[in-house]
Amino acid sequence: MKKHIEKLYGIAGKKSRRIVGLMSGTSLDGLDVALCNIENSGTDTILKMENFVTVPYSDDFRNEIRKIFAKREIDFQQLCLLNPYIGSEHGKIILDCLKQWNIAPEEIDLIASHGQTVFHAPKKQHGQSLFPDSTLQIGDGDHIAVKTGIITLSDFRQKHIAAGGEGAPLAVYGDHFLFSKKGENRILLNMGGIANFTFLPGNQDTAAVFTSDTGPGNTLIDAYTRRFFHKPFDENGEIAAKGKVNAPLLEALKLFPFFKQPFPKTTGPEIFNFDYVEAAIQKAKLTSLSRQDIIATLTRLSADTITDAIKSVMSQNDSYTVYASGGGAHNPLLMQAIQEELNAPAKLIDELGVPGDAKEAVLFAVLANEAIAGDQSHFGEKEGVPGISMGKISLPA
Ligand SMILES: Nc1ncnc2c1ncn2[C@@H]1O[C@H](COP(=O)(O)OP(=O)(O)OP(=O)(O)O)[C@@H](O)[C@H]1O
Ligand SMILES: CC(=O)N[C@H]1[C@@H]2OC[C@@H](O2)[C@@H](O)[C@@H]1O[C@H](C)C(=O)O
Repeated sequence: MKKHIEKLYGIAGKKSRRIVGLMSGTSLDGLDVALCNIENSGTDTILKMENFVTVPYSDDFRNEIRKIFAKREIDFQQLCLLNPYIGSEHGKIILDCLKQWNIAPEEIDLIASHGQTVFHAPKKQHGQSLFPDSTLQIGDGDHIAVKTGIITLSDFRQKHIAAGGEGAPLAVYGDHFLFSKKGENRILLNMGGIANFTFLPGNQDTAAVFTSDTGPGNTLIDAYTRRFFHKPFDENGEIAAKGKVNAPLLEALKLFPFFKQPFPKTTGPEIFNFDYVEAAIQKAKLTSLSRQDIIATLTRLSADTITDAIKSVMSQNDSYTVYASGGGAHNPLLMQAIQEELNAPAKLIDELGVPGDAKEAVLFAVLANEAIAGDQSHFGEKEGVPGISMGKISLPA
């Protein structure tokens, strides 16, 4: 509709935009909502985060998603129902947040909605030559736009695949725009359900910017803690601290082909789930291992595979600083193991002005800002970072 296109054009030309970034990740803990004020674009981006909250999902909501989440066989109707349902629930959550913050929806320029990933199948994982890399996020943007009356960008990952990526990690773009620093090699490490990192070279050569998933962050620890300790996660690594790392189990867990594939690569809970751990336990004939030892070993698996990934792309002589974000940054055992193994300072991204729990939601706001007000960016020919805009536009009427 012409009036919305004109409005969008006006938003593109503004000095700064108020964008609500939304992220609901693989941990299914809740919806991260970050209200951002973003000036300029690309490497000139100036971000002010005005507000942030994680709105926890109810058990019922989470259970509805779990019925299909990362499963190869599902009730197709459930998938169909969830697509508008998640969109409209996310829309409601935004309206509630704005109300609490005393902000009228008319004061917001854009919503940037990641949606809920329900299945991720990169070609290296599905192995079927006929089909491309593939990923599916639901919670349709039209429902958010109509419910809130705010122009909404969503479904960011398909363009990445169309342009030769695996649909993830997308954090790399915002990481580069917001956190590149001349003179300091930076590793931005996000430990959510799945862990990933961005390398930002201190010489600011965009062709050297690099990103990849590394494997499990918290997803396996969560799955085991849920099943055997009836808690959503191992708070502050307290269960793991009571156990001992079991070397044969650690070895069996590392045998999975994903860890042998070259970087960059991506993955998800389709692979890294409870059954994966059970299979390794059976294989290593360790069925009497204590549950604390298992969680200690899973924590070490995350730390080891993260540090192996970082070491494999950094030259031995390079010095760098790690800036951690995501829920795993709250786990002292993970943080300590990473710092010791890398022999590099491991700080929190909060030191760079963005709270670690808010970072991914902020980065989707930055991606929306780029799509509407940015210029083409270039990251060289390296796999995984095509120079494209992302996000589909939903108009409110
Ligand atoms: N205090 C804490 N101690 C240990 N772990 C924690 C703590 N707080 C959060 N976590 C972990 O962080 C997880 C949530 O992290 P986060 O919200 O970054 O993941 P996500 O965004 O859903 O995942 P992804 O980035 O893979 O999409 C929790 O499930 C839990 O495992
Ligand atoms: C398909 C998908 O949703 N992947 C997520 C997931 O969670 C972490 C890791 O795996 C990362 O690749 C990605 O999310 C972040 C936000 C990204 O794209 O950078």
